[in-house]
Amino acid sequence: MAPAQEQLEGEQIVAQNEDGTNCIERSRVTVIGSGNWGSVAAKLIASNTLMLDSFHDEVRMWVYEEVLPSGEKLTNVINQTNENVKYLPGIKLGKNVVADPDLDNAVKNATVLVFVTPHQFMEGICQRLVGKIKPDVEAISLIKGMEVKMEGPCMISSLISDQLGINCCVLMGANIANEIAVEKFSEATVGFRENKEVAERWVQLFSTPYFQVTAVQDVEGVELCGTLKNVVAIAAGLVDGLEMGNNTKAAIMRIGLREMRAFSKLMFSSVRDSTFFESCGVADLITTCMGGRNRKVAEAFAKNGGKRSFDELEAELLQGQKLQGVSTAKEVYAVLSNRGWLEMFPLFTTVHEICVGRIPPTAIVEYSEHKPKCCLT
Ligand SMILES: NC(=O)C1=CN([C@@H]2O[C@H](COP(=O)(O)OP(=O)(O)OC[C@H]3O[C@@H](n4cnc5c(N)ncnc54)[C@H](O)[C@@H]3O)[C@@H](O)[C@H]2O)C=CC1
Ligand SMILES: O=C(CO)COP(=O)(O)O
Repeated sequence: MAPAQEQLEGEQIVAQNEDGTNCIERSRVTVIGSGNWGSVAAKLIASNTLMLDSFHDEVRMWVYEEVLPSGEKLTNVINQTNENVKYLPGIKLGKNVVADPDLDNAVKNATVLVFVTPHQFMEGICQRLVGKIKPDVEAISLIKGMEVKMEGPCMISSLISDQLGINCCVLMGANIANEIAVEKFSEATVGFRENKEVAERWVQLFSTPYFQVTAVQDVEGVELCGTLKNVVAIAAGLVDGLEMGNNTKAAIMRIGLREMRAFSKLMFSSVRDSTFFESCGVADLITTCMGGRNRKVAEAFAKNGGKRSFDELEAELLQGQKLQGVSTAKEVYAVLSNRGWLEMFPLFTTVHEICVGRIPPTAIVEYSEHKPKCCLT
């Protein structure tokens, strides 16, 4: 870590104190998002900014404001108790985390932006940020998801880069937020495009003894791993709900991983096989299929025979937290359908068709040589 720190400080713009002496211009971090993972990300970063001379201590966290059943505003409660009582109850974020409900104010002094909201809100957030951020800001996306536009699919890091004109790395991994919140050991992967020094700076900002981060030069591969595993997690949850057992679930995960790799490489020929062996790849697939929210809601969907919608079950089981897998399955399906690839991706295709009620949950495990659409063939 020491060399990265030296490089970092060597690169800093020198500012002047009031008495005319030189000092290092410290970076200011704003986290855009304050859900389950957003709050944990703020906690991780806040523990590090206190120790790194090149960062201001304060970490600003933009909160999508809501009124709690007590009648209090979530932002006020976070600032009074130092806890996100709705999305991460029982965990102190660090006294240097400041919740801010005003997006413009939250970003106005930031030189470092960490994006971590459910992916469906990012287009609107980016539109609101145009012209509001400093031009030399560095950004990272922790968001697992993609958008599909008329001109084709767009990863969230590209949406951020294109709309705001800034560089954007990604951080993905086997990162169930509640486990990292209580400081259980985890790993994560930073994906970067060209600038290794910027990637090392992100590694430095996020790494703790219990959160080990490594960087790989494959931004699309890392982001697609994080995005696509949520579709496989829906399939794993369906298998759990159908009580099919561990062998079937392992088969679903293997087929899912194969489709993740094939889809990623068709989308971006630069995607590296080695990325699938990083935390963002096979490890995230395993943890999400074992213990994630997508798995949990899909299990309930299958147990109810597909009679209660994902939206209804999400609201009931997640209490305001958001699923990414159902909308990602729809987005992936749109890409596959537009390109005539549906038959090549039976698992991704089947997951979407189950989610929208076109076929029953049991279709995830129907196998037959005579049923070309089934995923277990
Ligand atoms: N929770 C986890 O364990 C992990 C989540 N992620 C990813 O992080 C991203 C963010 O997820 P979480 O922090 O877990 O969020 P979450 O699902 O816990 O919470 C939902 C968030 O969305 C906000 N929200 C609701 N309506 C909104 C609107 N109209 N505009 C903007 N924000 C709105 C809520 O205030 C809340 O902060 C997702 O892409 C997820 O896949 C990645 C790794 C782990
Ligand atoms: O991405 C995650 C773990 O790395 C969390 O997945 P879920 O959204 O399914 O909980």
